[in-house]
Amino acid sequence: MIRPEGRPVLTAAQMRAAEEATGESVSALMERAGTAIAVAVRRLASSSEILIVCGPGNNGGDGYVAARVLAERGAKVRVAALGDPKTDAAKAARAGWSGPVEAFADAAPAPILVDALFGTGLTRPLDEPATKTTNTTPAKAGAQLGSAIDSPPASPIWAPAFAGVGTVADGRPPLNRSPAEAGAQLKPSSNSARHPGTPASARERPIVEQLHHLATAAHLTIAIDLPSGLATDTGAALSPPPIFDVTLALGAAKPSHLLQPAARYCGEVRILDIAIPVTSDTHVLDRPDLPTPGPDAHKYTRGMVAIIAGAMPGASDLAALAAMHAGAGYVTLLGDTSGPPHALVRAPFSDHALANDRIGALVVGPGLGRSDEARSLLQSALATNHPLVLDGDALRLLTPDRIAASNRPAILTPHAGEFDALFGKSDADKITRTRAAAKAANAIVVFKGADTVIAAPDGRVRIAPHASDWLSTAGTGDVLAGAIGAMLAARLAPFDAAAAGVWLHADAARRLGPAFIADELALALRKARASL
Ligand SMILES: NC(=O)C1=CN([C@@H]2O[C@H](COP(=O)(O)OP(=O)(O)OC[C@H]3O[C@@H](n4cnc5c(N)ncnc54)[C@H](O)[C@@H]3O)[C@@H](O)[C@H]2O)[C@@H](O)CC1
Ligand SMILES: Nc1ncnc2c1ncn2[C@@H]1O[C@H](COP(=O)(O)OP(=O)(O)O)[C@@H](O)[C@H]1O
Ligand SMILES: [K+]
Repeated sequence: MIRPEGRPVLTAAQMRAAEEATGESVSALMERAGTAIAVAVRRLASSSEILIVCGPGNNGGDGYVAARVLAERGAKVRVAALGDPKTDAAKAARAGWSGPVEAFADAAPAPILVDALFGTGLTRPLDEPATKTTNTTPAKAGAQLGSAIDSPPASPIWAPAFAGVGTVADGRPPLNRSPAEAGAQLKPSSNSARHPGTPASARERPIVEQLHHLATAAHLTIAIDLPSGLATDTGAALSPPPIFDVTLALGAAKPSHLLQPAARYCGEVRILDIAIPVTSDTHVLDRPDLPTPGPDAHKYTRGMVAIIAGAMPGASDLAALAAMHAGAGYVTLLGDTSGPPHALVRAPFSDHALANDRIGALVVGPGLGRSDEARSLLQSALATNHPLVLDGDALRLLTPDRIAASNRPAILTPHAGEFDALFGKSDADKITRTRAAAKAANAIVVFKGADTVIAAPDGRVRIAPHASDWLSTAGTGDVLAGAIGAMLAARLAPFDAAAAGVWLHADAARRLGPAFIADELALALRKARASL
């Protein structure tokens, strides 16, 4: 089980291509995957009873292999299936399992739940027919659901109604919802309502609802490749699954292990090495390798950061504090500000002060405002040659073309509102959008959020694993801009500077626990830096 940091991220198609490029049969790969899953599950499950739920595709095939290997090694394991296997490899894997196969809908819970229903092949919400029609009678609905798994129904689990039950209507995640709460939100009564006189029973449970039921009753939930119900590439929760404790990603991380809302259903993500060579221009953000000052260091070799103060000086103060605690040698705040810390060099704004060629990074935007005065300050910043960190209001006053024309290293740190305003709204996934934005502005783009994506104009991408939801407090973005400024001034390549700043920011947040404020976050960067 490998931690995902620093590892390549592959889409479903890229993973399939990597799989094919090995020249090995699907069965051989499945045998390796299933064995690796069995070893990992055994380690996590100890001696508890394990229930493996298997779907009709190769994800289910992995589940059958894992069940066989676990049983061979003495584990207590049960298998429940959602219909018959459909692929040749999954059929062979099913044939290799000599124990009983329970119907998924009837399966009783076990302390350990292993979800091998669907992986990278899921293309539509669970419990949704392949082709939607209207005015469907319950009998027809059952037939359609059978076709949804491209396999004849193996048991009467398909007969009852399916539509809409157990899904969150607007597709949004149930924020911070425990599996138990998630299960409680489901509405088994809607089945009874559609079938008057029929008591709600396990036999009637649609897929999503039964999965929630089994997860709620389990002590430990483990998803194979992805929790069933998540899209692989976009971060979409097609059918919100239970929140899993652990997700075992096969061969490589996939975008939905990192992108929200999907990522929050995955729990701890661990990669299982199944000896498939994988490469990608997208990676999970990794701990940076930052130098500590040597005996020849002085304040300018550590890096000089200049920050332009504007209408809201608190924001630029936070950026300055962050730059200092991220390790900059000299931080100057240009504008009309006052107060501690004494190590911060506060100076009135002037083009002369800005012309200092020792400035290694110029941070503009935190608290800048959008007045004519703000525009003029921004204009002065663009008239220099300093590498730029553009945040907040600066992003509201510029266009991608103008940033591209500024012709020097630049790092943009938009949150979702600023991103939409600068680059336009789109339904594309966050990785695609950030990559396109970096190209358009010829700059590094740090698209912030609970799933921060960093992209370079050459197509490289880093995705930050989720840090802390407590970052959702005013001023934390200013802290990030300052931290990135410190990295840029230290002469890191702009893409690496952005990545290092995001990492330090996330690590500082994790260290602080709940309900911190941005001032504390800036101070905690010191501990994050010290841990490297
Ligand atoms: N990538 C790799 O290196 C390897 C992948 N393997 C496994 O193969 C999985 C992918 O297998 P598949 O491509 O067969 O895909 P899945 O096992 O994820 O299932 C896809 C099947 O379900 C059907 N389906 C899709 N959406 C549905 C829905 N909403 N309701 C009902 N049925 C639906 C599809 O038509 C297809 O038949 C991976 O996640 C992984 O577990 C391993 O077996 C071998 C190695
Ligand atoms: N739920 C969350 N989980 C993790 N990080 C978050 C979350 N919400 C916000 N963040 C992070 O917190 C920071 C917020 O920045 P921003 O929205 O610019 O705030 P402000 O303008 O108040 O400083 C960003 O670095 C963002 O990635
Ligand atoms: K799964």
